[in-house]
Amino acid sequence: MINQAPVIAIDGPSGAGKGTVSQLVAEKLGWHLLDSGALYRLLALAVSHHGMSVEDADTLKVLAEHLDIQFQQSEESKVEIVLEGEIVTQAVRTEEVGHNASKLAAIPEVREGLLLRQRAFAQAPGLVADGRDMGTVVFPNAPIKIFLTASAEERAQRRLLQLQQKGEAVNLEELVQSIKERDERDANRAIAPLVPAAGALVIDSTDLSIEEVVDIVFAESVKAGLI
Ligand SMILES: Nc1ncnc2c1ncn2[C@@H]1O[C@H](COP(=O)(O)OP(=O)(O)OP(=O)(O)O)[C@@H](O)[C@H]1O
Ligand SMILES: Nc1ccn([C@@H]2O[C@H](COP(=O)(O)O)[C@@H](O)[C@H]2O)c(=O)n1
Repeated sequence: MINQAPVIAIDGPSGAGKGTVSQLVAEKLGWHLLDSGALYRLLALAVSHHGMSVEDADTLKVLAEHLDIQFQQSEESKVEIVLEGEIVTQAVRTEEVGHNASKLAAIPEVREGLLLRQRAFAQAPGLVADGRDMGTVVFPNAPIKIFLTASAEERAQRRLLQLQQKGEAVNLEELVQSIKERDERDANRAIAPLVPAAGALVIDSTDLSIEEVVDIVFAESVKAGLI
């Protein structure tokens, strides 16, 4: 048995709504939250800050194992992401960092370096884990596995809105292109590719609201006797 506390694993492509839904489900259940994509993004940011080479896989593994990362609860009950003492909550969310993260994520040593750190999040009373390989690799015994998806066009549209709200100038065509490129790399890499885990419930959220998706995941938790 790898994971001790119950885990709800929510995997899927970029912009499908995993982060939003995971946070709402975790709040509703009073469970912990793992944003595993943030770990890959933080690593990408650290590599860029330190001007490191992405060719040296062994050094990247050590960095992945020991990188100084903190998820701090702020007063407004928001989570601030701190990398080596610097608040990078906004900086990690850019498309560029996501893109660099997905390149690092294809390196086996990087995934090995992050594996135990991710498993350590599985604490009582339970964990909602968001990523690409939560149900397939990190928490294969998770009692609930969700594969949350949506069309690339809908995901790009959502991302456009999200970035515009933050005041970032973005282009829809470029976003669709970037999302498709990242999907392609994540789904076709040799290690831990983005695929639905065996037994995962596939939810296509293209025509669903955030609340409708949360309700489906919550109903699954009730059905599985987790709450
Ligand atoms: N069902 C939905 N309907 C409309 N908008 C949604 C839906 N789900 C999520 N969104 C919005 O889409 C945007 C992207 O969602 P989110 O960041 O949760 O995706 P993600 O799957 O975690 O992406 P990534 O893997 O790149 O971090 C957010 O602005 C969110 O509010
Ligand atoms: N479990 C995971 C989580 C993320 N990745 C890679 O990181 C990139 C950024 O993730 P976001 O969810 O924050 O967008 C993503 O494109 C993946 O390449 C991963 O491999 N495994």
